[in-house]
Amino acid sequence: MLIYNMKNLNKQLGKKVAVIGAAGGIGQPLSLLLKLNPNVSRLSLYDIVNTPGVAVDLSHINTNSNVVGYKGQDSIGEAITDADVIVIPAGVPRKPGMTRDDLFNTNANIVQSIGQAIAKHAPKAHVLVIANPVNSTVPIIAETLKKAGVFDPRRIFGVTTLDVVRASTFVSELKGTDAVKTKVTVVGGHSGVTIIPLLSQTGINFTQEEIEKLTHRIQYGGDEVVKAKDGTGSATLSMAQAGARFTNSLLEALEGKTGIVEPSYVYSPVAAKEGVAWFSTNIELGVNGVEKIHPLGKLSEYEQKLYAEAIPELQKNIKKGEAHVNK
Ligand SMILES: NC(=O)C1=CN([C@@H]2O[C@H](COP(=O)(O)OP(=O)(O)OC[C@H]3O[C@@H](n4cnc5c(N)ncnc54)[C@H](O)[C@@H]3O)[C@@H](O)[C@H]2O)C=CC1
Ligand SMILES: O=C([O-])CC(=O)C(=O)O
Repeated sequence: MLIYNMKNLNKQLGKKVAVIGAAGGIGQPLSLLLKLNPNVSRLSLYDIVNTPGVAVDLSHINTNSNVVGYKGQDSIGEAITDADVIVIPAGVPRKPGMTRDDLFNTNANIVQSIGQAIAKHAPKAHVLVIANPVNSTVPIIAETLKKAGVFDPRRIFGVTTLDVVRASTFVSELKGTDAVKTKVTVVGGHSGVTIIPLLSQTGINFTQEEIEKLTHRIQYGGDEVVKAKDGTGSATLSMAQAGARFTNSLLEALEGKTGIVEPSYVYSPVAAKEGVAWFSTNIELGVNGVEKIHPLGKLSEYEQKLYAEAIPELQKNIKKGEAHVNK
């Protein structure tokens, strides 16, 4: 008699990662990087358009994972069933002159419907939200999962990795340091004044003028790309790398590797006294997702001012996301 032990079978099958919005500007290079990642065994690509082509193309790469493409809303359930990790770069990007919040009206509904599908078909998955405005789309996913009774704060992540990727690059360009080794903690949210680089914690000496210029560049790095792309979109390639980095860190942690720290916008006590439930700081990842949330550490006077400026904007963005689901 053949008895299937699903637990062992799943272990043999390895980790399943689903990309929602896989045919898009971020989705395609992100899926490529995940196809190259030995920690991914099953890659499930979902979009409302073009996924079969992307999936067949990637499936010819000789790495040990299988790729399946799913197109159209009827197939999202199958695409995400059994997924360990679901990454969401679905939704419209900015054009010059827009803020991330200007994307809310379109992307809130997209993200909410994806959240409903996750609640139904993959309530135990770890959900990585890339779709903007992250400050609001993450609470939308959370409220949607809460409504369905499957909310686990350890498994929802706003992807803010690109902010630290940029911060490392911009600091190393200015100071001539190794970009790979230059680490900058960035906390808060993922838009304008809510992005708070903690340059005082880098151990590098900056003048006040350098601090102010760098802070502005890190806060508005996304705008540099939007402007350069001149109406054709926002960051896709650097975002794909940042998203692949975060996904890989989480997969390693899920496999039991300890001491893995990445920044992420998560359900957090750090700014709770200000009435801000979602906040990005460095977090330690573990087998259940969020393992430990790092505190802010010591802030300079300038950083305290940035923090004070970020709080009301975060309060507003979070409330807007929650209200969208609970209206
Ligand atoms: N968190 C971050 O640091 C960053 C976030 N973003 C955000 O990522 C999102 C995607 O950006 P791009 O890839 O450049 O946009 P894109 O327009 O190139 O791709 C979006 C993809 O989402 C798909 N899509 C739309 N509705 C969908 C649905 N209901 N279900 C599944 N797929 C759906 C589209 O068909 C398209 O293929 C934007 O909201 C953008 O603002 C972009 C860069 C950095
Ligand atoms: O700027 C945008 O709209 C896309 C984004 O979030 C980023 O590049 O950080």
